[in-house]
Amino acid sequence: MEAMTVAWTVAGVGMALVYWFVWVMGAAEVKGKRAVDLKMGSITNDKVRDKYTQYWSFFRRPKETATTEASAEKVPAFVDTFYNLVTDIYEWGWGQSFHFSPSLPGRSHREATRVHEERVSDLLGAKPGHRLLDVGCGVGGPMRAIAAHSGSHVVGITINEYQVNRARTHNNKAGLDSRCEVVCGNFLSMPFADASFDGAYSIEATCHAPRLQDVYGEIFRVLRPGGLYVSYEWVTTSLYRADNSEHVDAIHGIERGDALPGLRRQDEIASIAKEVGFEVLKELDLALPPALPWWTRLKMGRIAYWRNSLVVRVLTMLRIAPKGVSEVHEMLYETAQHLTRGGETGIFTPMHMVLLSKPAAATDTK
Ligand SMILES: C=C(CC[C@@H](C)[C@H]1CC[C@H]2C3=CC[C@H]4[C@H](C)[C@@H](O)CC[C@]4(C)[C@H]3CC[C@]12C)C(C)C
Ligand SMILES: C[S@@+](CC[C@H](N)C(=O)[O-])C[C@H]1O[C@@H](n2cnc3c(N)ncnc32)[C@H](O)[C@@H]1O
Repeated sequence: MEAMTVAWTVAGVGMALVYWFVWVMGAAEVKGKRAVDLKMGSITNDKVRDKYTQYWSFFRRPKETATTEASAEKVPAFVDTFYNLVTDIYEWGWGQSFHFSPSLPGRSHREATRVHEERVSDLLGAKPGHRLLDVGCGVGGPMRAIAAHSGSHVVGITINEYQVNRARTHNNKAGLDSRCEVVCGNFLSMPFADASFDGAYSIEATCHAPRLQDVYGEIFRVLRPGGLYVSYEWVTTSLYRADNSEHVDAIHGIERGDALPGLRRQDEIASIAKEVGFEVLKELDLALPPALPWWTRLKMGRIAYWRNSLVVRVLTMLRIAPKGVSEVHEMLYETAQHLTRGGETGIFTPMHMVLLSKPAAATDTK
């Protein structure tokens, strides 16, 4: 009898612990994604580890992936693999907007994120009747914020099919599916007609392009003359020193853990924009003071990372999450350290903002 009581107590405590790990500790940053729902995009469970290994070795020397034509061509496919591996972890641990934003005193991360997104909408002068393009839309956090804030119609494009499905589900839940469309495609060769958008924006997405000219050229083509384009670019700043090994390590870590074929320099962005025909109306690093640090959100998450890593391990042991998820989670943890270092030293910014205009037809050089 006593043995039975002990056994039932142990079983009960065990069940409670599993429940606590999975449903309480593993709860989503933003309701909607739980640790038990961690999938690896469209990769089947048995292929996760292999895909991760292939991804990790492809981006071993990130800069080289952009400079040789053969590997530059493979970048979009590896970026797709990357987003299969990380999309659910991002949603679970960060929310539906896959970008940074300056911290705002006394305001939550969610509010700061929203303000950063609405700024794009305001810079574009977006309004009802406008058709906007979201270049590299992720699961659509910014798209929904901008459609709701401006009343405009937004079409998003992402290379990752799994994100398309997630974004459509979220659009539907938010009651915005009549004004938010999502298309699966490559932003280096977009399935849209010339001059078919009134405005365009990209939030922390064009950094995945091996050559910025290619994606900017495509955006220029699909914008109507007189249309505006806003981009938040990931770049190294003038504080970066190629002869400082700490700087080199941090930037290499950012590139490898974020599927980037080599970060560009801040001073390259405007000249590339001009090269494809844009006029540069504004250029500003939104991370500079008086803005508060964007990386504090990463730093404050130390305990959460430890908790998440435990949850991921337990779920893998219980075979609820596929093998390989722990490795991907570990990679993201390391990447977060590099990003924090990049922010603290000021050698890197994820929010170099450019506001560009496609000249009116008469002066159009393209
Ligand atoms: C623009 C890009 C992505 C930027 C960020 C949204 C992501 C960069 C690093 C990510 C994360 C790092 C640590 C993860 C943590 C270990 C995990 O427990 C929960 C999720 C993280 C916080 C995750 C969330 C998204 C990032 C901050 C790139 C790809 C161009
Ligand atoms: C870091 S996420 C940012 C997503 C979104 N802008 C946001 O802020 O939530 C980068 C996005 O760019 C997309 N992307 C990267 N390379 C792409 C390509 N060649 N074509 C289309 N989308 C691409 C990814 O699929 C992903 O959706």
